[in-house]
Amino acid sequence: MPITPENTWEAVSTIRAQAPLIHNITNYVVMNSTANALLALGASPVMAHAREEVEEMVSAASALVINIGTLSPPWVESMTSAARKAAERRIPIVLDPVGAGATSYRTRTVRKLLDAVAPTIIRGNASEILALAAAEKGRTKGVDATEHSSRAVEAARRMSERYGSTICISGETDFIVSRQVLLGIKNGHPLMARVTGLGCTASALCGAFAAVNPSFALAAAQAMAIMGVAGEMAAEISPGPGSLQLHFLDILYQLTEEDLVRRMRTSPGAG
Ligand SMILES: Nc1ncnc2c1ncn2[C@@H]1O[C@H](COP(=O)(O)OP(=O)(O)O)[C@@H](O)[C@H]1O
Ligand SMILES: Cc1ncsc1CCOP(=O)(O)O
Ligand SMILES: [Mg+2]
Repeated sequence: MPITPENTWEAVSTIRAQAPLIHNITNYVVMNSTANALLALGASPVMAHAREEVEEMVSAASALVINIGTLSPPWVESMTSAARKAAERRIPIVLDPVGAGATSYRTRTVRKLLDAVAPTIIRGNASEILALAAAEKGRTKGVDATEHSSRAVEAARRMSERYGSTICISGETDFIVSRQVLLGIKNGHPLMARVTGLGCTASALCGAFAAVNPSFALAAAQAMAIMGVAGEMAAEISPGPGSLQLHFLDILYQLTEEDLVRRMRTSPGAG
């Protein structure tokens, strides 16, 4: 089904009505901001990473979001257990490979996670996706992209073939890549890249949309469209990154179908 403002709004309304529980195993930097974004959207976040509880927590959730931003071996163990349990229970899994390509530990860990359990959606920036697909040696600068998102589309296509996942490459244009779908989303604003954690927020929102929409490529596209529309509306009234962060949450909370109809810019293909 192609993405439209109407089906995107329907998904937002379902999230607001059902408040799906989204289990996040995420990094210290963004725990607060991603929990707030999920709440503003209408979902119900929980952050839980202890090995002792992740299987129980994910079993109660409607989606699992795994984010390796501040990884260490005990966390990776928890991520693997939670992902295995989610797969067994057919709960959608979103993976954010933060900083893949910046260090060999990050790249290696994500590859191991991918081999243990294929995620439903992988959302990263172009450098992270290129590093994972082994198309190029890592050019990730810490957690930031050094490549345009369009450069990672072929790599994403290969990853999607290999793991059966939907791949979302964020950037100036967001690309949604699966075996059947290639879609570009041209919303958003450059100021978004100056706020830490908005990529992680995008991954968390992918979890919320996947929780209510079993068409996962469409769910990822809807999540990225909402990110872009809320981000550009926030940027229009923000003199800098600090107020963008605040306005982003308020606009996500106040978003209307009208906003989507007026602003969503999506196009099939890589153009
Ligand atoms: N130059 C840009 N123009 C428009 N939107 C952008 C731009 N850069 C990033 N974004 C948006 O910011 C959010 C985070 O993306 P990105 O910065 O690529 O993630 P990450 O923080 O993981 O590197 C996404 O919603 C993306 O669409
Ligand atoms: C700065 C930083 N360092 C480790 S995790 C993290 C947050 C990255 O968040 P995002 O990729 O969404 O900007
Ligand atoms: Mg990121």
